[in-house]
Amino acid sequence: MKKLLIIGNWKLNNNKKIILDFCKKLNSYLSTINYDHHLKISIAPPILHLETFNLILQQLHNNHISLTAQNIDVNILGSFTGETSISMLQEIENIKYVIVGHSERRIHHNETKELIAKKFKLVKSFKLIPILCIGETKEEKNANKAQKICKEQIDTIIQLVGYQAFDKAIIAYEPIWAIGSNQSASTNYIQYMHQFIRHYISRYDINISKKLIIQYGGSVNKKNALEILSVKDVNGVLIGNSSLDCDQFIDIIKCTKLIKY
Ligand SMILES: O=C(CO)COP(=O)(O)O
Repeated sequence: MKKLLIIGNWKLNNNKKIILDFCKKLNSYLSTINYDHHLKISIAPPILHLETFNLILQQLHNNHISLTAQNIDVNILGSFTGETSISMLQEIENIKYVIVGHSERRIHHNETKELIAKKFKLVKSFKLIPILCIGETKEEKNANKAQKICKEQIDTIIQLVGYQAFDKAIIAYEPIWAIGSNQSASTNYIQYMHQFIRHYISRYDINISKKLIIQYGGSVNKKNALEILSVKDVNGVLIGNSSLDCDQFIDIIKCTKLIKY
């Protein structure tokens, strides 16, 4: 049975009232099912709401939902107005994962591969789990460069931290052209890219590559989740829009029960 990690990336959405309703509903759904430990569920709310989310989870005596941070600064402390550091995040009890290198940060905040590698290293050194987002643009895909781009994004991490960095780390393959487009990549294409990523890591260490969690992200919804999660080298999904609505998020979780191994 493969492990599955389902994460809702809320980006810049939702407020305290929605968080409360969402947590109650999700928690009560999870407490009614026979919870499968091969399945992990996490939510990445805006950083400002992580503490609220955490308090609600504690009040609900939750032990099924963890928290993910959408980003961190590359500095731990100092004069960096407006930033949040990994040491501050580490104080929040339910935090488990930190997203690094999301394409929206690469594009809108000019994050370079080198900066992302430094953030990745920082997350590992604070014993949290980095989720490295990689993926190509439409133009790069059309020019047959998708694998080259993903390889380069992985290589920058390996150069700074070593291939061992991918032990207990996660890669989220998120083709930029599929994000927010309502059109996910085809299952054949997802397998083609995920297999490439796993194979690439296996050239360094076969055991790390076998255990590596590779999530897919890009227009996952309740209609396509089952077929995407059933793809051989998919170990979970990173969901944007469809994770904002708790009912739809629960429907996606329900798909995991239907996967045939
Ligand atoms: O960017 C994503 C998750 O990180 C995917 O977003 P959508 O699910 O809205 O396409």
